[in-house]
Amino acid sequence: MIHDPNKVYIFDTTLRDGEQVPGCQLDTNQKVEIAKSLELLGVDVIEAGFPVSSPGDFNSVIELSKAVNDPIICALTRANKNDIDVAADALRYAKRPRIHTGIGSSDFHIKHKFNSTREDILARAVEAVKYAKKYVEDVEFYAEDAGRADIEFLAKMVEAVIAAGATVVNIPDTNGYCLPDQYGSKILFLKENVKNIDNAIISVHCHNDLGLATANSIAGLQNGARQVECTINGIGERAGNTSMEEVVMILKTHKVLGLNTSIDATQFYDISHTVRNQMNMPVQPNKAIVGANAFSHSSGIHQDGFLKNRENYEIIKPEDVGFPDATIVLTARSGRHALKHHLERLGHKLEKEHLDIVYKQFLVLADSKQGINDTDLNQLVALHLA
Ligand SMILES: CC(=O)SCCNC(=O)CCNC(=O)[C@H](O)C(C)(C)COP(=O)(O)OP(=O)(O)OC[C@H]1O[C@@H](n2cnc3c(N)ncnc32)[C@H](O)[C@@H]1OP(=O)(O)O
Ligand SMILES: CC(C)C(=O)C(=O)O
Repeated sequence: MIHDPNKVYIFDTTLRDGEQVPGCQLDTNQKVEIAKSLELLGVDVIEAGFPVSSPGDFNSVIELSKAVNDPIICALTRANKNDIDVAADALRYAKRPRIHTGIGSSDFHIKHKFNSTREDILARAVEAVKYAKKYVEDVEFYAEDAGRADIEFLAKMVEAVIAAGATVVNIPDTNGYCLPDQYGSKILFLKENVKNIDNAIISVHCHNDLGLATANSIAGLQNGARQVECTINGIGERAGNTSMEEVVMILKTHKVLGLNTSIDATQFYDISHTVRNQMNMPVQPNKAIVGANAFSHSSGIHQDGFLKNRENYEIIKPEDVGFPDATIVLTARSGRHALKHHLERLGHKLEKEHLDIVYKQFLVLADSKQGINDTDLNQLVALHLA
């Protein structure tokens, strides 16, 4: 395998981990529509579902496989033969199929989920990879709960599954437990201590239980991972997954990291809205990159600075992520510069002394309601001139 060492593969799991969110379930047509948008966006891998889980999910993986050409289509399984048989069947039309199999790697999961031993789990992991290899060349292995796993055992497991043929090794922080330096160190340890590690791509799959999913994913990439598993809008089990738009824009903004993706970021705004509409899953206004307020300036000092030079308060251009434009929202925290800007936009050019008077009246009004609109502004000017 020859890889550009600086390329980060984007593995989208909106249709698998994202779709696990209560209320976000999609039918096959909706999944195909989102998958086509993901293909246009430029993702490298689409995790299409967990085929053994239901007839609907099985069918969706079949239809996605037919509808999508470029990205790898990936299906999730547990480490057992039946799940793998069913996944391989669902992937039969995929141009580039991948089976994603795995098992718990932390002592907690080994004891309390599987009532088993490290030796047995290791054997099941290797067996699952070898079995999946009978169907497809591209097999990804996930070491569930790797964030809490003993690092020596994790390294042993990773080495064994690569020897068994895994092309990608996924090191999930399933419970969103790690701090960024802990997670980064884990990836570095594997990079430095697993002797066959260069035969596979290391993947990061982080959950957001402590709000660290994106930070942990970036730490993983800084320490040698080259695939990031993420979702549009950061949706996913419990507090969600790493948000694709955040990771991509961090890599674009911090060129010093020297990492690139094949994503067309100008499509983020549209695809974010497609996903929120199809899944009935609102996005909080302060969500980075795609939230309604991500490019909205609402306090006087910021608004003044922004009007003097956008870059005082804008590290990403809205058009770079397809956002319609930045906005200056008038509130009781706005100053004269912002008010003047909006009055001039409406055709009211006021001398300083008039502006000062209108500003005082504006503040009284703004203290009494949550937002000032164009009608309010026109009335303020009309009252002043009357
Ligand atoms: C880390 C992740 O796997 S994230 C993906 C999570 N997604 C999902 O769970 C959605 C799809 N899941 C489902 O539809 C169902 O849970 C199914 C079809 C997979 C299984 O359903 P059921 O057979 O009724 O089992 P149930 O879900 O209640 O329990 C899970 C079983 O799988 C076992 N299991 C869990 N993970 C794994 C694994 N990676 N490898 C092997 N076995 C596993 C559990 O130990 C348990 O087995 P047990 O019955 O011997 O105790
Ligand atoms: C299936 C795996 C990758 C997962 O979703 C997790 O560990 O969170």
